[in-house]
Amino acid sequence: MSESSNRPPLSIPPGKWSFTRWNTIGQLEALEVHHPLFRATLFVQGAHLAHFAPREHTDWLWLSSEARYEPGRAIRGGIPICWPWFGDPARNPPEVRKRINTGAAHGFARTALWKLEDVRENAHEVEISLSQDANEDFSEVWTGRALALITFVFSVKGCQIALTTTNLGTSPLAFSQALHTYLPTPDIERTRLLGLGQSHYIDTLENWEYRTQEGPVYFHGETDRIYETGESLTVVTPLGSRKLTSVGSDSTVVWNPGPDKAARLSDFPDSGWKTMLCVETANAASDYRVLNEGQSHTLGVFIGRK
Ligand SMILES: O=P(O)(O)OC[C@H]1O[C@H](O)[C@H](O)[C@@H](O)[C@@H]1O
Repeated sequence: MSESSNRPPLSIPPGKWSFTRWNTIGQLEALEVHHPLFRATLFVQGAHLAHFAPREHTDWLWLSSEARYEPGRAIRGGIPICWPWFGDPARNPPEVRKRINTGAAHGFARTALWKLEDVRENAHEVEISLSQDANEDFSEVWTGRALALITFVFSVKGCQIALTTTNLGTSPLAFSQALHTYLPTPDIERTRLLGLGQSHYIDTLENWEYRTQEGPVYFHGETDRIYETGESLTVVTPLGSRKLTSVGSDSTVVWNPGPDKAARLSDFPDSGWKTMLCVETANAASDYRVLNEGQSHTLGVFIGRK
């Protein structure tokens, strides 16, 4: 692995910004956006969005009260970027798996330091871009050459994320990925997810068998599924609804650890499963992507009001 400095890049002087400023949270550097219309906190490590809230709203993202902010450690909550593979390497298609030299889940991008590319601000929006150059520095865990560019656009309407992968190598690049969004709910038992009716899914808790979804998804205990659709989804909780609209995705991961897995999970309170769910905009399972030399693919999500 490359020597990673945890200091903010100096290429863009903070004095240029009106709404965005650096903050150190735990041992990590973060950009905090204090716009009159919304707030956001984005860590340079992992290009990890930890908070987003339009004015007068509580946070639209769930963040663990036990999250730790340390170099090389994934932050529990917000939106981890799973790249350039999603989930257990052993469960990825052979083409994706053959580049992975570790048993670690969800790729290296969520714990790697990203490079700040740009911050743009106006009266309505703040746009922040970061990049990850996946080169031989990562050869201990992954073989390939690729560039990931992620752009966040925050506004009072919501939060838009676009993650573009470009194959900088000479051979075809197969990869899987997810924008692993943790959403809050006051009560998981009174929460439902709409938009997946009639779609097929892999139930990873039932021996990875295929099932068909009938109606909304309800959460009664541990849930861990890969749906074969990238349709717009609505999360309905007792406190309100959010709409997730994706681009470049034909798969969605739906996850809640339930009580037993919650007790085993790192940086996760035992009762945390009652107040969160993950709806992950993905290219997972058979929806993995292959890019020829120089080709790009964009995976994106807009999290907005219903
Ligand atoms: O603990 P992590 O590596 O962050 O993974 C957290 C979860 O991510 C995804 O949603 C997977 O489908 C789950 O099986 C996994 O438990």
